[in-house]
Amino acid sequence: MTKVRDQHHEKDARAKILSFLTKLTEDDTSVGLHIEKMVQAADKRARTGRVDLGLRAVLYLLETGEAEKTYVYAGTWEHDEAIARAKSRVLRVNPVNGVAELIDVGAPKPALRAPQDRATPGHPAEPTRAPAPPVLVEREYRESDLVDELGLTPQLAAQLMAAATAEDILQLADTMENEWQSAALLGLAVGDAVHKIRQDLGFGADAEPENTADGAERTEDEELVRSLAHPASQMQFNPIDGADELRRAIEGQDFSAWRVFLHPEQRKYATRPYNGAFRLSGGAGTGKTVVLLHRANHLQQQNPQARILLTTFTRALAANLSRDLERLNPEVSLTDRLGEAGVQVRGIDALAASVRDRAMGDFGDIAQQVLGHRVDRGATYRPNSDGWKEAVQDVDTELPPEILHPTFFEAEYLQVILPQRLTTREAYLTVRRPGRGVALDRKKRAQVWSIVQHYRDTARALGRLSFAEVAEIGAAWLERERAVAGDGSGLADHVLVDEGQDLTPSHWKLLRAIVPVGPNDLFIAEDSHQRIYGHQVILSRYGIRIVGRSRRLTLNYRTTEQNLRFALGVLDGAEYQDSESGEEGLDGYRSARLGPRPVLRPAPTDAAQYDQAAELLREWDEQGVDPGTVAILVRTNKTAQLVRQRMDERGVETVLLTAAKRNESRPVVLTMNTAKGMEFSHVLLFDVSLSSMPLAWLTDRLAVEEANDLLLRERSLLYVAASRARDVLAVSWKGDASTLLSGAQSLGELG
Ligand SMILES: Nc1ncnc2c1ncn2[C@@H]1O[C@H](COP(=O)(O)OP(=O)(O)OP(=O)(O)O)[C@@H](O)[C@H]1O
Repeated sequence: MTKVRDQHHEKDARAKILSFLTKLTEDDTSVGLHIEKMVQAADKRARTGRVDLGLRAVLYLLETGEAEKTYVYAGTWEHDEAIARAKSRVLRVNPVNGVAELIDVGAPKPALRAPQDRATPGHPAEPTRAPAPPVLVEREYRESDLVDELGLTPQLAAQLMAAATAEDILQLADTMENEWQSAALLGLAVGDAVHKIRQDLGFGADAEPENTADGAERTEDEELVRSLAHPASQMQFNPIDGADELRRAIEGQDFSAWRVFLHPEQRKYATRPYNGAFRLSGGAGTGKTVVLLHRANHLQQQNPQARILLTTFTRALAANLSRDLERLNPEVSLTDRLGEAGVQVRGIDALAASVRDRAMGDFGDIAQQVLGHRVDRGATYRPNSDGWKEAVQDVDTELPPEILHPTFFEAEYLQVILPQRLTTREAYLTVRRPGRGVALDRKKRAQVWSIVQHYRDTARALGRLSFAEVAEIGAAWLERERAVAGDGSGLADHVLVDEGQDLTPSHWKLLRAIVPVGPNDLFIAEDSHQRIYGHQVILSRYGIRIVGRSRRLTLNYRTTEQNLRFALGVLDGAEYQDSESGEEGLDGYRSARLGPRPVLRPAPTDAAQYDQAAELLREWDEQGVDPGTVAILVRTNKTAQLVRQRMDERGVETVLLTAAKRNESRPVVLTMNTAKGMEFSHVLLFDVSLSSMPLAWLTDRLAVEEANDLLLRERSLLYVAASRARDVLAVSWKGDASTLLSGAQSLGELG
């Protein structure tokens, strides 16, 4: 049985479809199924089957041997529509690119829709006022390239040549019946060259012989079965083995597509072996996490004995990864112990803590090498930012204010002092400080060290350790263990990292110490535009050499093109570096869906902004939006509490969320930081005002280099927040809008 990417059915219909398909897999002659061959159908393989009184499934039967049957399930529709589809659609192998596709041989060519008709399912059509300026198509291809190189039909090629704007092409992409066609059109819309589209979709990569093993020519049905295995076919058709897999594929609906239908590029990165560390970058919502989950699963299936570590920035995100890995494969073998066969899923700091537990008494001794003093077993953990404010205040120095700043010290410690394991003033006086903008002469260094020493002495007296210190000491201990054992096998065979852009040098050193250099050692998913915590890290400094093994995903699966453009508008004008010190671009990002433009809601006063937010939440509720998929995102914890309270006063129930965990039936209020890695159907970015973002006090009295980096992170934070919305995005502010919105504002509309 092969399943086609599903349409969206109600729960009740889904149960019936599941029961129908389950019976079909068991015995296709079962009477209740009413499998009927279509008379006068364009494709002799077309069949329909009875799902219930009103609904029929459309199927294609492929016979590849005496008893071998494959059903391709095309979908379920109301009776008449199903019959019409079964008669008019041909399942065929595209003669140019070898992809399996359903072609409507009876249909008139799809017309471009008027802008007011455009909307995502379940959402009102986009109002027409203030249209965004059209992006004219810059064509570097001929009509014949579209047909002969991509395999598009001549009619479609002609329509594409007639399209004046990228928006027109996106509209067409939205009407395609086959996923590969949509993906190709999205590529054209964002200016990809034809050869790039061919490469992305895996056209021409198939080196399999034309004939079967015994040299016989393949039958048409055999050709079809073979083409169904093409990675671009598998964006739409996927083999389903057994009832459990069928249930998971059907019941999950929207959220299950990622489990079954990967983009050819996603599939490639999930399965391809690499000769060393690999870096997968990609904008928000491009499926980096999905690739990591598939890859972890794939590596385990390749070798059930493999020790696989999947890690991310927080404990809550790790819990989500673990849940999704089990959804992907309920039989996945998870482990809680580092060094054991199976997949271990851990937040990076929890991982460091587990290394500490493993080191037991040795941990204190190794701390001596890293911090210059032993650490008691009872020491408690604290955030990396804690303790600096006091240290700066307690020690008398002549340092200028821009250096005498907790933010400067935290960065200096995390980027220079801790990863280089400096324990003496003398060592610090001469050390190289790569990546640090603020220059320090010898005198200043000596004074900086006196503050660092005070920070360490106080921490020791109070029995405190920062998370980064735990990671660094853990790394040092593992390095020593490996040197003593001399077998170089490490504690994991494969390490997969999500949210890599936020890890500190000591985190990377810990991971490097856990997994030895070798094939498929490290697979890192990251997006430097989403760096909201740490500083820019150059991985090669910590023994992680990517050397050209770096690729980027560009197709956004989460959100609409309109929301994506808005989110990218937030990044306008800022420059970003990746972890190899190359400039990270935004070229080619695209989304597979269209929707309404983001709504902008300025308000004159605080009270008016709260009133508007309450009104918007009510509006969404009246439109039937599931309240559990609605979120209000704010800059600070304090505002989150206030919003919850003010909504309450206005009779709108919300829940405060303090970690990336969600199982709510009411709208949630959370900070933009907490929203990292999450997604919601409807999002309100609340109070993106000139007075609130960037937070003014953040950069107060800070050296210009540090201030610039903090501003970049504020911009990234707003990008993270704006890219959480799947369907509808709204932004409100009081008085003047934040300057961070200046590149995005024209892409929304007042509402
Ligand atoms: N091939 C796919 N088919 C359908 N949906 C997909 C596919 N790949 C990813 N998605 C969906 O797109 C959304 C974003 O995916 P994911 O969280 O993996 O992206 P990401 O790149 O890690 O995002 P972010 O960086 O913003 O955290 C999810 O809802 C996921 O289920």
